[in-house]
Amino acid sequence: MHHERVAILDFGSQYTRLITRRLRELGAFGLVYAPGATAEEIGGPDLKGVILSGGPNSVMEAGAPDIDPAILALGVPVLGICYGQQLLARNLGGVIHRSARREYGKALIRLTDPESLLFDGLDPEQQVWMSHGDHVEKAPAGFRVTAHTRGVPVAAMEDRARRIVCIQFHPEVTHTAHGSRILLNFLHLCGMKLDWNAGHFIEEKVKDIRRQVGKGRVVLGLSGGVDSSVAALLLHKAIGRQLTCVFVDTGVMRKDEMAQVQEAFSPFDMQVRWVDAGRDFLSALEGVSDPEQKRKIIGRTFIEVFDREAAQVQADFLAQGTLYPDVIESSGVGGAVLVKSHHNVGGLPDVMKLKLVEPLRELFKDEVRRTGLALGLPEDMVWRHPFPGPGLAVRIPGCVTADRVQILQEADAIFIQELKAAGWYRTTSQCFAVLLPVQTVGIMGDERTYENMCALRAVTSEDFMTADWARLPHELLEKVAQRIVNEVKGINRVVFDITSKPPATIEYE
Ligand SMILES: Nc1ncnc2c1ncn2[C@@H]1O[C@H](COP(=O)(O)OP(=O)(O)OP(=O)(O)O)[C@@H](O)[C@H]1O
Ligand SMILES: O=c1[nH]c(=O)c2[nH+]cn([C@@H]3O[C@H](COP(=O)(O)O)[C@@H](O)[C@H]3O)c2[nH]1
Ligand SMILES: NC(=O)CC[C@H](N)C(=O)O
Ligand SMILES: [Mg+2]
Repeated sequence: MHHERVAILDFGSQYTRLITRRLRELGAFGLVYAPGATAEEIGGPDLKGVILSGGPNSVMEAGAPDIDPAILALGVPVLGICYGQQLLARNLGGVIHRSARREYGKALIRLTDPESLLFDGLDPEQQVWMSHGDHVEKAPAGFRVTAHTRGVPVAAMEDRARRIVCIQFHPEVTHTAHGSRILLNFLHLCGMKLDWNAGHFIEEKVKDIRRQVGKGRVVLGLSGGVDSSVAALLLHKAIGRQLTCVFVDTGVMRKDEMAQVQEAFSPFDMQVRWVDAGRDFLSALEGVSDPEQKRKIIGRTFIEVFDREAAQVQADFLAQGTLYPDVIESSGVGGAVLVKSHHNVGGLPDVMKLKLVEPLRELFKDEVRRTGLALGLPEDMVWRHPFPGPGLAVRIPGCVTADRVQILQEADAIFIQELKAAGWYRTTSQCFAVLLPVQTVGIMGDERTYENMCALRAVTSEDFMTADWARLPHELLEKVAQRIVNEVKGINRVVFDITSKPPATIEYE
């Protein structure tokens, strides 16, 4: 039994995965295909619609990616977005122009056809998000123009008879005010049931994992964070005893982290190896202060530990809880720039013996949480704030030493404890203390001190790609600062970070 599906042909847009994400939110399953996929490859009784994504090319260049014309004869509705619209317009006899001025960012469209299928239920003026240099000047025969902007005569067009609908803007980004409604209208046009949910995702992934792994053995890096915990439960469901989880104590974890994870996983019947590699990590990091170098060293040390553990259980696969935002920020997918090397993606060595299993690679954090709940992961694990693999090493700018790690662990534990006590843990997305490489003068009990400065970072974020600083109450901040200065030897000053992302990142390195 196959689930109803929308095929998305990816012409290289930065937002292709956001399309699949929006579809999942609406209850529809979308599968991404290479632009050259044929009608035969994407067809089938489960296919309900086709979406052509945006892309960096111009349809007027020789060799620009094209679609198999037989796709339009499959009889399912087709939605062209941006490059997708331009491609359909060109192929069906419309006229494309290179615009004198690129349209980039917010734009207002005016709807021109009250009978439009795609804009059903929307007001005549809509805020959308554009990103293009070419535009459709004249729609092909059979199409009605359904929207225009000041600069673009064909911001949307539809051929109702053939159920081909096209838009120049991006409905998948949140800046398009009613983007989800527009996608929903398309899904209705496709006649989809909209019953896709976390349960189906789990079924689908269990099948994929079995297919990929066969009779092989898998080691999984289990950090106790929500991503790897959800990945562990999924793999456990799929392959049971073929899975061995490896928890690596990096020596730069939060206070009592290993004990907490041990307790959380004790009810599950999983094989877990608890590896104390603190000395390996700290000695590899000795004297290193450059942020990217620290990340690379940590990535490499992780792999060394995993290789060693994998050899012990004769595994051929390494499973990780990598999510989509890790992938974009680390590797420049779809032209995105390298921000920082997440240890599990950009930090991996070029040659690896183990093959990767990453069942959550397409998902965003909130979707992973929903999947975790569906798999029976306890609530307090599901709602844990994320903790990066490089751990406290990226919260201690400059050189990392065992002493500095211990100071930070104590300060961080106080912050988290007080957040929970004040009921602020669940309303924030990620909170932690940072040990700055700055010493300042203080006065305690009439004695001069010259000690470290600690920053408190608290952010709210939906997907960790952007974040705002959390407006924590002054009383709470005061209590945390007081306790840290009084109880943690080595810190005599506490500051609160009020930068959003961008321009800052959440972590300090
Ligand atoms: N200490 C660790 N031991 C074993 N594996 C780890 C450790 N830290 C990170 N990993 C691996 O690296 C992956 C990425 O780490 P990341 O922090 O993004 O995810 P997570 O720890 O599972 O979840 P969260 O983002 O909620 O902390 C993890 O899913 C896990 O596979
Ligand atoms: O597992 C991880 N390995 C890493 O190398 C890494 N770097 C950042 N992060 C987490 O990613 C989110 C975004 O962080 P930044 O705004 O600092 O890029 C935040 O939630 C960070 O904690 C990491 N997680
Ligand atoms: N975002 C897009 O799909 C852009 C399409 C095309 N490259 C243009 O500039 O018009
Ligand atoms: Mg983590």
